[in-house]
Amino acid sequence: MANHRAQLAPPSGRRRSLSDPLAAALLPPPNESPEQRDRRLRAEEEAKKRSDHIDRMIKENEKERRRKKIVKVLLLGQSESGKSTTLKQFQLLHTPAAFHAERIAWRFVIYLNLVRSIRRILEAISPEPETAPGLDDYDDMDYLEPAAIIISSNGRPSSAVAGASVPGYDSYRRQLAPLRDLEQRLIQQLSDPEDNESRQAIRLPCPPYNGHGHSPSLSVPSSARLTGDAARPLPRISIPPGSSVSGGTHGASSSPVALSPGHEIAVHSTSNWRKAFALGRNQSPKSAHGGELQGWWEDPHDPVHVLNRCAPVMIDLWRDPKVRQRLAEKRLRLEESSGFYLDEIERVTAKMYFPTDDDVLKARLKTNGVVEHTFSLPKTSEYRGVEWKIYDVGGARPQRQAWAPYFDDVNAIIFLAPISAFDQVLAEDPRVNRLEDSFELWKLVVSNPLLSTVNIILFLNKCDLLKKKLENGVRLNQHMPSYKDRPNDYDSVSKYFRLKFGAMHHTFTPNKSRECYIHLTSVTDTRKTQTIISNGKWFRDAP
Ligand SMILES: Nc1nc2c(ncn2[C@@H]2O[C@H](COP(=O)(O)OP(=O)(O)OP(=O)(O)O)[C@@H](O)[C@H]2O)c(=O)[nH]1
Ligand SMILES: [Mg+2]
Repeated sequence: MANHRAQLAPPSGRRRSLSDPLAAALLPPPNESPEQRDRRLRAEEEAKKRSDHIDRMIKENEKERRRKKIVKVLLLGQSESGKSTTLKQFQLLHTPAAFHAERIAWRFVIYLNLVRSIRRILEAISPEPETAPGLDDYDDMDYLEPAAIIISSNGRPSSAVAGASVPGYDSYRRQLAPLRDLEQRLIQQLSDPEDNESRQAIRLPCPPYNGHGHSPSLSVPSSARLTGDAARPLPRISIPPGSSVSGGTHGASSSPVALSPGHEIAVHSTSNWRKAFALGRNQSPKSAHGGELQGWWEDPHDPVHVLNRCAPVMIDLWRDPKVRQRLAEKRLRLEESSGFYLDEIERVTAKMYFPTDDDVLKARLKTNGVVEHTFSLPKTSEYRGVEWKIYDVGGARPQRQAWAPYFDDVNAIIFLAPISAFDQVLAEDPRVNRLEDSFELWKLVVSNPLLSTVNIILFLNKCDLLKKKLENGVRLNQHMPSYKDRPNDYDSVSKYFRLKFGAMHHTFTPNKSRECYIHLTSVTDTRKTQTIISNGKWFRDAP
């Protein structure tokens, strides 16, 4: 650029070759007067000044571009390992205003989580045989709430244990019947929010997955490897379809939940979904005019009214010792999935309920595809100027084929292994133990040659649940015989997992000098997680 401009404004008097047509065109006119010559020289000087200024700006921009690093972080791990929750922690830490502005958008997701937990309890206490499926029925059951499937000591999913009806079942079922319709409405609203793009909500068939008991390989398809972003699938968020309700057992409905199992409801990108609900689907006249907080509680059709009316019965159901006993017999631990809100029914179903940060962190919405989140660190940060791109992927098996296209263009991977899940099986394949699946995935990631120079950070997650589980007497060696007769306390077990995952990295990494940063985490714990995120050495060292 600089050379080209200098040619356009040459110092006068320099000899030029007349064979060069450009030089010939720039020659002063043959009978130029002294005034014309002065004007021409002044114009040439001005042009050179402008040209030099542009050159300086180009150089500055180039310097700035080089200074401004883009760090790409990929969140990996099986479904329900805590990837989206970790992304939420990044958002809360670095873009708190945006996170807070979006909190209201999570209201319907939280309602749906609560309603589904109630439905799972009703199914568990029901005497009907279809609520106690056998192992063979699991082939097509990716719609089950995943963490609900616990392996009992006889090796069968515990929810397969049948039982007689719990006293009061009929009354609970009758009084909570409005929640069935509400569940359908919530799913319909979440999959069809009132904004243009989300109107395109579509029903996606699950991509084929043909393996039982084996993880698919994480190789990059050749088409994807070549083309970078263009080969990446569109980001989507999916709402796991309902089980018996969505299977259509409660009559025909135009709702998208009336899908056969194995199909997912998807809406375009998180931002559209959040935007649609942040605006409020049911605004009261007051909010529409005054720009005040939406007064959804004034809208008689808002879901909060059904929930509010059913709240006392929901509380009774959850507190009923007979119900708790049945859940224990079936080893259904709702607190390990979306059951968190069961302890908060009164607050969550209040008419003016506004989700807290914690509620949003614990809200469960399955990710389908890959969601990208970009943020720059604040000017005061020592990492100012660094732009972070975090990719949150769907972790269920049919989703994993979407990971590989991101491998050749990433700086760091945060891999989440939920170590509390040693007695659980995958929702998408109940023949596979969740911990085994995490080991398998970890091995595939750390051994992948495309990732050999990528920083690897391992979050051994759900330590809070692990602690509780061990304290409740669940023994690791019953599910993982290699643990032998080591002590079954939290310190020993967590240390064992740390060593085991660390040793696997050491054995399988193609880059023996790579350091692997391992953290024991509970990513729903904001204080601890944010300390790890901001102090992590891996964060400073990101290439
Ligand atoms: N108690 C507890 N719950 C957690 C922890 N990490 C995640 N969860 C909860 O587990 C559920 C699943 O977490 P997500 O972050 O949605 O899981 P994910 O890995 O994104 O799952 P997919 O999107 O299906 O791949 C959510 O309800 C979280 O609140 C944890 O450390 N402790
Ligand atoms: Mg997710």
